[in-house]
Amino acid sequence: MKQQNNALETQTLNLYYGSTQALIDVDIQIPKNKVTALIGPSGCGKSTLLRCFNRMNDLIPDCSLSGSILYHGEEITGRSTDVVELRKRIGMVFQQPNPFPKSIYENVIYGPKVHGMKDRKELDAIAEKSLKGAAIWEEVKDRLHDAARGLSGGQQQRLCIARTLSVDPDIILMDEPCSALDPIATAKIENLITELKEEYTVVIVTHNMQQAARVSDYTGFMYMGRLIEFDTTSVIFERPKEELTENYITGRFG
Ligand SMILES: Nc1ncnc2c1ncn2[C@@H]1O[C@H](COP(=O)(O)OP(=O)(O)OP(=O)(O)O)[C@@H](O)[C@H]1O
Repeated sequence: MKQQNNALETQTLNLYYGSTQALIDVDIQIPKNKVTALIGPSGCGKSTLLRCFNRMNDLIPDCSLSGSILYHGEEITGRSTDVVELRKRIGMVFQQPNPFPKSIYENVIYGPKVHGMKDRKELDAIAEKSLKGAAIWEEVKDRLHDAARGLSGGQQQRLCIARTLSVDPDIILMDEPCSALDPIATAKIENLITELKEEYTVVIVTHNMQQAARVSDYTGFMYMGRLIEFDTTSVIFERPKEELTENYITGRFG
């Protein structure tokens, strides 16, 4: 079997909200165990593309698409795709930390419990592993049964990352994960993203170009629904090939 180095790939992906086209002929390849950033001005389609990868756009009425989306080489746009399983493998972290109104512990083991795990020892082990993986274990290990919403915003976001890790994903999609956080909490999440790529593939949408430059290995620049340029982050930021990319990263628009 051909070695598959891309975790995700789209081919001629076109997406419509009703009659409005939000993605136009997007061909992108997201390498495994790397951090890929999607950048571009507001409304260019970054979040829409991110949501395609775990079929979150299915939840939006009137949304339709054509073209291919491949997950480790397998088509995932068809009816036969098990979307629940897909979302387990491809987790998502949102702009606003959104812990459930439950304890820290209950938040982390929520996914495994929903998927049928009952054994307390196993759940405890998953909670510890996931919280460690999200670099928040030391801060919460003595108060696992306190309310999650009592944590700071940055801690809540790391808890949400732990909740994503608890169902054993291999890809983590992040939609502006730091935009609601202060600089210290942001730095912790950025460090965490760098650690996560050892085990996971990360795709991050960000408005913050410095953040894209700091955390990502590859960057895609989008503009008006198109992927204008995709390359290593150093090429995109230091010697982009497209004038539009250069204009954007030098702050001439956006
Ligand atoms: N649920 C929706 N229904 C209809 N149109 C939508 C929906 N979500 C996004 N759009 C439209 O699709 C286009 C792309 O939006 P999207 O949110 O993907 O862009 P973005 O680059 O992530 O923007 P931002 O940086 O502002 O979050 C925009 O024109 C937007 O108005």
